[in-house]
Amino acid sequence: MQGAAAMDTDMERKVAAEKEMREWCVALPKVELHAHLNGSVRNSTLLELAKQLGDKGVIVFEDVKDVIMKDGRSLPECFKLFDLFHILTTDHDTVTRIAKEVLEDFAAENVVYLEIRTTPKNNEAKGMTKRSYMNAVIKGLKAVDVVDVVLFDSDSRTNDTLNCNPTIELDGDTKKKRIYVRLLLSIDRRETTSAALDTVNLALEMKDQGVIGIDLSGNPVVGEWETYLPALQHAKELGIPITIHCGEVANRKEIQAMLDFCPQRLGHVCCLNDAEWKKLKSSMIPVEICLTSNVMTGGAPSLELHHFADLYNAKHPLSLCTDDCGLFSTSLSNEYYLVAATFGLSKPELFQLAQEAVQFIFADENVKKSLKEVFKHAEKRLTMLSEIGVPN
Ligand SMILES: CC(C)=CCNc1ncnc2c1ncn2[C@@H]1O[C@H](COP(=O)(O)O)[C@@H](O)[C@H]1O
Ligand SMILES: [Zn+2]
Repeated sequence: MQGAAAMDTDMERKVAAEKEMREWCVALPKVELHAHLNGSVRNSTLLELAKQLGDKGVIVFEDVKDVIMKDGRSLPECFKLFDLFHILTTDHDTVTRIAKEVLEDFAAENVVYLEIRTTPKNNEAKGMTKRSYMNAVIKGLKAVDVVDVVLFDSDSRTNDTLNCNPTIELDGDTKKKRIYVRLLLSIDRRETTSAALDTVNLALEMKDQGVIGIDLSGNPVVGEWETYLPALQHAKELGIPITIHCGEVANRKEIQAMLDFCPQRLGHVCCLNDAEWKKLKSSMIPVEICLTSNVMTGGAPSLELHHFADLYNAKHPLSLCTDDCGLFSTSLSNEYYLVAATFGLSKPELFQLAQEAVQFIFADENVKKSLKEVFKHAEKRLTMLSEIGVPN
């Protein structure tokens, strides 16, 4: 009996420790560098949109409901689901709503800098152009009022570091939290060279409206590197920072070409062979790590065997990201928690990991300076919260 009581206490202690760690990960200020807008939609919103389209007879709601609620999907199933998302999100007002909600969700868990990426979409039937799609996204971001949203490099609040708000409120601090947001325009691997070039030119046109970089994404078994290369090269010549989804599948020729291209950041890097791994490490290209996404889509065999550990131990520049927090039912706080629970990182190490991501953002030096202040404030507060003794 005594043994059972001890076990109960052990179990209670474990549950309490997990809860405390999870709360700490939420309180930690975080930088999100790899999040797809339509992959971050709340399930409740998707279901609501599906219901509306079902009522109009555009789709069969019951079929869609099963797909949305299904756990554990293969890579092709995920991309089928994205096609469904695109049917659900084809009008401007819906895009605006989604952008607003996604930003609110990231802000709610103390993301202090967010690079949200999305594929600008043409949809003639709905009167949507890539430009009007992006305008709808920006409208949604600007509509957020629960936090102070800073979207432009020219925003004078960027320099106002004295007023940068701490991200947790321990002592009745009622000031609004602040979040810096920037947009990356994604080139979908299904696109032609000309469509990809349009996206790069749009990024240039919208650079004063929060658009800061280019991403290459989409189904990794579709398309050829040579198709996107002219557009990526054009972006490079224009000085637009680039991040590329790399090595989601073992396409040797493409991985090699991507590493040779030397973008500012790489996402995933799952299926690299020894030589490519060596090349990546010597390149020091920062990597966007998406633990849950990689495990759920088979890019990594398990959390324990995820290549995060290798890169982290090699002190390779990296940042934890969600990829598609709606699709994979995760959050950035959860990704930090998983790193602690799986690889045994301490709170000071998690803090350092979050703080170091500031170096890899695409926004300018002023934003970096402000974010460094945010982390300085947070360090004090988090230390008060749990006496973590964060390293200098
Ligand atoms: C689903 C899956 C295999 C996730 C792994 N990670 C991904 N790999 C490549 N492209 C992606 C991934 N997640 C999202 N995307 C891209 O982002 C789009 C959704 O966001 P948006 O419509 O661009 O706003 C998808 O249609 C796809 O083109
Ligand atoms: Zn991605």
